[in-house]
Amino acid sequence: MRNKTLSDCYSLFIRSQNAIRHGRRSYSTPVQEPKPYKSIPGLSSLPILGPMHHFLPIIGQFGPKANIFDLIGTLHEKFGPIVKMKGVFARADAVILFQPEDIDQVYRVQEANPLRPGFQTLEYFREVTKKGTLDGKYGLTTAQGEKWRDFRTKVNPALLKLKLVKVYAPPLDEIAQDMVQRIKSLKDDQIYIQNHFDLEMNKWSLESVAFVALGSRIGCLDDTQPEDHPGRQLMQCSKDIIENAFELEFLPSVWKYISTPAFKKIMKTYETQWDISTAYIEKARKQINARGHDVPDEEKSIVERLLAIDEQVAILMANEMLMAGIDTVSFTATSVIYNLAINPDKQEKLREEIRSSDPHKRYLRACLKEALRLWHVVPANLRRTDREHIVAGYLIPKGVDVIAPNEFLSRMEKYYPRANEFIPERWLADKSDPLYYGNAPQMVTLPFGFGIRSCIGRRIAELEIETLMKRLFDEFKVTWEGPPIKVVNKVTNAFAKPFHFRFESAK
Ligand code: HEM
Repeated sequence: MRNKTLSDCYSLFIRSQNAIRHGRRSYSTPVQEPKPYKSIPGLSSLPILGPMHHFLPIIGQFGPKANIFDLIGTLHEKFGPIVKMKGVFARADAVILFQPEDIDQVYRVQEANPLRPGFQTLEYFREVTKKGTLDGKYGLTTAQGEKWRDFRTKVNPALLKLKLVKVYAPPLDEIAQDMVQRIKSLKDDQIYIQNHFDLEMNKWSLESVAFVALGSRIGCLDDTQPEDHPGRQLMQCSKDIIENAFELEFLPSVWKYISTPAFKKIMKTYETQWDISTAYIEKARKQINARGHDVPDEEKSIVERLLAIDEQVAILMANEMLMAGIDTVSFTATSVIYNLAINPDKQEKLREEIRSSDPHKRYLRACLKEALRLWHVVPANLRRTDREHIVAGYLIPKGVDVIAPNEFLSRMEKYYPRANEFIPERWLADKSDPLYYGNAPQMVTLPFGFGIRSCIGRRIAELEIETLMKRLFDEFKVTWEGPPIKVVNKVTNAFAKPFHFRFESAK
């Protein structure tokens, strides 16, 4: 006998409930079956192209969309609370859910085994190119199921169970001060700032996350380093990964069959990043061994804790942090600066708090939360179904990417009054205030993802950003002198040039 599917069980359940309600034991009552998967509204699909033709200029019904936010909004308007997109080039189908309770239903049930496909090229690099060197370990972003759970269980204590502030506040503050000095020396060259502010922010975020991941300063904020210095090479790696990953991971690509130039480039980049991480981790190991292990536990760094598991885990985790902790942090920090630049009253309020003796910088934390609500770095979260689900009356089979369009939902007036305004106060308001953030369901705003597979670097990111903001707004009055900033989608959200920031002394 074939195994019962979820829809069979659901039908039986409905029948039995109806029978009980009507005092009968028979299963003959007509039941409301879930609607079939194929009837979920959405875009029609062509062989190979999938639904892409809808976004072609002139002939497509939607035309090219500037960013994912606009695309999601258009789909919601046309199709309603559940929308299907056929997969392109053997990629999985996607279903977008617009009701927080529907997202909750899928994401919570999947929690035992949260599947989130990562970069397929990185998976290839780790599983094929590095086969034999990794001893069955696959990292966090690329692994699924047992392999993911095993790795995450190993590294969670090293990253999450330490007094981050005690170990990292002083070095991150030193990096923030260097960054402020750098802005001081560059700020009068308006053309440079307009065209390179994103690059400068990336240098700061790489320098910060590298200190955590590799255990050393790597000199990204120092222009005197030669071209082949590891800091500059890692900077280049991060840029090359973003540029090539979009083409290889999100657009139809034939790299699985033919080794394309973009594929060769990304493999070389992963190799360079791997070699540099290995060299730094080796250096850290020698330094720790020379110092000896007899130090209080709360003084041990993340690298030391990871090395205590084993060296491969430390290298893999360093790679993960270098992949996931640069653009995400620089984008969010830029968002905080921009939102405060266009809201001078809120910037003044923050400056007062920064300069006050109150150690709890609650307004600063609220500014960060509000910036993250307005622009999620990752505009949507994703889980691939590992079983059938019945959602919004439809059957969703196994192997479908269920998308939670969190950035779009976080800008809906029904969840956040004055949703498009930057109002940090909503994160401090009490329950009686209509602005109170808690009026929005939990699944609406998820900038760091959900549950046991959520961002492992969250606290590191928050500490890095808050440390920079304290130094920056103490030093400068920041204004924005130009049209509103624009968000474009690369692998994650990114800001488009030019950057019309002006930095004046606030002292
Ligand atoms: C503001 C900055 C950041 C944002 C908004 C962010 C956001 C996210 C999101 C949305 C996810 C997916 C979570 C899910 O599927 O539920 C994620 C995963 C991840 N993030 Fe971050 N992230 C940030 C910074 C960082 C940093 C600094 C690091 C490293 C130090 C990092 C490392 C990771 C890793 C390794 C994962 C994969 C976790 C897993 O699959 O178990 N992130 N992040």
